Amino acid sequence: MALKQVCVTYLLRDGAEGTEVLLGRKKYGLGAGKLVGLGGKLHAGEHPRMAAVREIEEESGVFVAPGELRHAGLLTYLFPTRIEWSQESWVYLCRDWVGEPEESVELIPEWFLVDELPLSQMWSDAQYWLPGALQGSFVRKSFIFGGDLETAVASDDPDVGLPPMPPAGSLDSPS
Ligand SMILES: COc1nc(N)nc2c1ncn2[C@H]1C[C@H](O)[C@@H](COP(=O)(O)OP(=O)(O)OP(=O)(O)O)O1
Repeated sequence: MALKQVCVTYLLRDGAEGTEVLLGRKKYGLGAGKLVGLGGKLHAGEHPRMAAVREIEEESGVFVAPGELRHAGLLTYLFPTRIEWSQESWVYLCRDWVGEPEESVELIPEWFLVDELPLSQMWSDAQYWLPGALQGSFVRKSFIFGGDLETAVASDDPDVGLPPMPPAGSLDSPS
């Protein structure tokens, strides 16, 4: 099964108390109420980097040149109880843009210190990779979400402390 492709970008800036990251409170749809990075689904045939440029503008009103995006990771999310939610997420970081982030139809933007991420208000996988990614480590991990469609319950990376992924193929729908 080809996974749905999505992108997410974290804008970073230097604040008085340290590096800050822009998150947005999702106003509706999947993940409503959560704090998320700027992003969304790739359009058909769209390069993930160009999708990130488009989503940043749609969700925050700021303009980013494609070359200012640093590819920081690729994440796989599997939802065995809601297969259509499964997705592959291209992660970018950006330190240079034009404009001031503003509230959009989808998100209410807010800056947070990278050292004080509001992880309890984010998708549950964030705790396992986002702090490292924001510090500059490239992240390539897979997560399985449980029946609550909220909680990451397994990962292919033993270092995150979750149970291992089941064997390849065992999550496929019966034919
Ligand atoms: C840690 O961050 C995230 N973890 C997980 N597991 N999923 C995330 C995270 N941040 C965003 N997401 C998901 C949620 C959605 O599947 C997509 C984004 O969806 P959205 O509906 O905002 O996508 P758009 O393309 O903007 O939607 P429309 O095309 O319907 O406007 O990423």
